[in-house]
Amino acid sequence: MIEFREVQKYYGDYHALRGITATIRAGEFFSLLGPSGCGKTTLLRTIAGFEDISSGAVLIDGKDMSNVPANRRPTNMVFQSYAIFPHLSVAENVGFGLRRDPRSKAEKAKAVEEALEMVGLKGYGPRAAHAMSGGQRQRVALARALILKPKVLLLDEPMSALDKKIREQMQVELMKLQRELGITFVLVTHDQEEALIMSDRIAVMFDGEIAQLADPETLYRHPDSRRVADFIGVMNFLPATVTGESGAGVSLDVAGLGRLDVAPDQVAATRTGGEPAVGFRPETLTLLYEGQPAAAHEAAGIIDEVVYYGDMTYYDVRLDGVDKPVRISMRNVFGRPVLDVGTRTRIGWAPGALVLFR
Ligand SMILES: Nc1ncnc2c1ncn2[C@@H]1O[C@H](COP(=O)(O)OP(=O)(O)OP(=O)(O)O)[C@@H](O)[C@H]1O
Repeated sequence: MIEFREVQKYYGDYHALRGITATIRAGEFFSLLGPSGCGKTTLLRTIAGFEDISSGAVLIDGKDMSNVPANRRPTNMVFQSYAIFPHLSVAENVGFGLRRDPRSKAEKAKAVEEALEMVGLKGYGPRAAHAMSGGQRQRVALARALILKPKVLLLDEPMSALDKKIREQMQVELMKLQRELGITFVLVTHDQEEALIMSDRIAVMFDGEIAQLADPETLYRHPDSRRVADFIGVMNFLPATVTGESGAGVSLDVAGLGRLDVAPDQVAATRTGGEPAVGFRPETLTLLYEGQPAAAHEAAGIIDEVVYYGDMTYYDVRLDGVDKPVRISMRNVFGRPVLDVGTRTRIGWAPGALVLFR
């Protein structure tokens, strides 16, 4: 649906996009995720035609967009700040893009009502836009974009100004809507959780480049680099020494865990040349309670910090022989006590959950 070919963008001397090559499939929910300033908004704007590129090409539906102005592209954008007109009614806002549409007044009114229904605002048409809440305004903006039936909907941090509850609600609704409509959605966000929840695929960007493009589970479980691993969720790292290597995998001596082997698909794709380390997510380790049977692989340590979340508890555990604690997440179970700081504990771990970075 959308193809970036070696897209470069300079703002004066500043190299904002450094050769982006990627494809966004028709009908997918695609996210551009990265820290502030990594170029994700710039890349989104090149799809819309709001930003000229310095070299390379952006294609939509196989057609080069270089000479196609923004208003001729099959795209529509929903912005971060709810760019709606406060002095107009909700219906007037939603129907704004139909001003030059040759359809009759009644037909346009019907289209407005349908768009409002799509975003859960059926019957809100006559209300004053300024009297709507933040979440409702964002829905009005969404309806205004959808009424034009774009092939691609571009969303620039549309939920960042909403409070947590409403944001989570909107995330689910947006996902449902995208599935129902089958339109390609491209979302810009710096919120990794939001990207993981909503996307079919995610491009993680740093410094004007795509560091990894994959589905959420692959990004989470098999990050290509330490930087991606660090950006998405929590990843523990333990220093490792490579003691042997063959086609069957890499043998390691890992601080706190001892000797172990990892399979080739557990080795991160990007070599950074730094000190080797194994990474693992907090939920891949288990605290073993007193009396629990031995796990296939165990380590021991002391609980350094306890963070209680109600449904879960995070434990920071100092493994024997390792200075920096590792974070372990445990789902709280009725009847099982939360352990205290200072408790000596055993930990079970699975070699298959480790990723080697080097
Ligand atoms: N019009 C411009 N002129 C000069 N530099 C710009 C311009 N627009 C963006 N930049 C710079 O390009 C880089 C990428 O900006 P961009 O807005 O794409 O980042 P972003 O990843 O979307 O960040 P944020 O989440 O903060 O919006 C930034 O360093 C920014 O300062």
